[in-house]
Amino acid sequence: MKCYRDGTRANDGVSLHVGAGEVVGLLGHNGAGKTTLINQVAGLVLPTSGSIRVDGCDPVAEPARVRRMVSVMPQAHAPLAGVTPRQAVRTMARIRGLDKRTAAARTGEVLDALDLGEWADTVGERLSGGVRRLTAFGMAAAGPGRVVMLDEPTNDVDPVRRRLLWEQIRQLADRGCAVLLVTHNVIEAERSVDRIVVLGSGRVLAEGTVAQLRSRAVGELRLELTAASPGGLPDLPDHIPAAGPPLRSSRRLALPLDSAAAAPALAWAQRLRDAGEIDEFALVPVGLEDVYLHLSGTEAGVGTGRGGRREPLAA
Ligand SMILES: Nc1ncnc2c1ncn2[C@@H]1O[C@H](COP(=O)(O)OP(=O)(O)OP(=O)(O)O)[C@@H](O)[C@H]1O
Repeated sequence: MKCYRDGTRANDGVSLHVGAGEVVGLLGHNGAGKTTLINQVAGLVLPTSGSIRVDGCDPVAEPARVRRMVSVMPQAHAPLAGVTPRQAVRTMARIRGLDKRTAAARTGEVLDALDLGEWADTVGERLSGGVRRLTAFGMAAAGPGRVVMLDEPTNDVDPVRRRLLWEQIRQLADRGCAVLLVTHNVIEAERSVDRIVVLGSGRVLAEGTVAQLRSRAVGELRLELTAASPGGLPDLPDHIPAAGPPLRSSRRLALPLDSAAAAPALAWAQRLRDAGEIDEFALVPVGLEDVYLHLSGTEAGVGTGRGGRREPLAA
């Protein structure tokens, strides 16, 4: 548990384990306590109560030892003024104990893997946010500790390099690191992590493999409709049973359905499109994002629309 001096309880009763070779994704709304948790594991924030072990070591009792075992990519941009990505990554690799030649080789490898060659020798002031973010990842990954913690590593990164980045994250685990990463990108996490922990207001709301969490989804399918004009979405007809509460915004409607309702739902959507009431529709399998929104909505309370994303239909 962590209670800051001003009384803010950032997390409480959180219990989680990350094993060697595993990538665990930490999801949760803004202020859920994710960064605090990472900083506690790294020994940067003292827990108010409870215990943490990094390969058997206590970050409170042995902070220096734990810091040697842990690599952290912080949420804030790395300070790169006057420093190039190559220099920054190589310096971190040296600090982590790699000899000069190995550090240089590993730096080149990481920068190439992230397709950063073009900017490898450009000073920090001239780098884009995404390149800085990737450089920070390189700094954590060049000579990784046994535990690697990444706080929102994919922010600002373009889709092509995000894919490269996820490959590198996977490789860290394949080399035996325990990887704990914070992300708001639920869809990418679904594809790339082994286990997910969902935090809400400092507590674990759900934990498990992607498949385990997905099995908690409401319905098997989701029918998505986009209205031709704002506010122009009709209600679901009575003969189509919804599997749970729909999500609605002014132009979009997402309806959870069981597979038995797929055929009538598609026929209804087709009729709406033929009549010009909707622009488009899609029937998609439910995913982790649906589970996440459901959990967040449950935790936030119906109608609070945490993050401005969830507005249960008042029908
Ligand atoms: N140094 C601090 N002093 C007091 N409160 C803090 C401090 N740092 C964080 N908090 C509070 O603790 C709670 C958890 O913050 P934290 O940064 O851990 O959340 P987070 O899940 O990482 O959020 P985000 O997704 O927005 O980065 C929030 O209410 C935050 O305002």
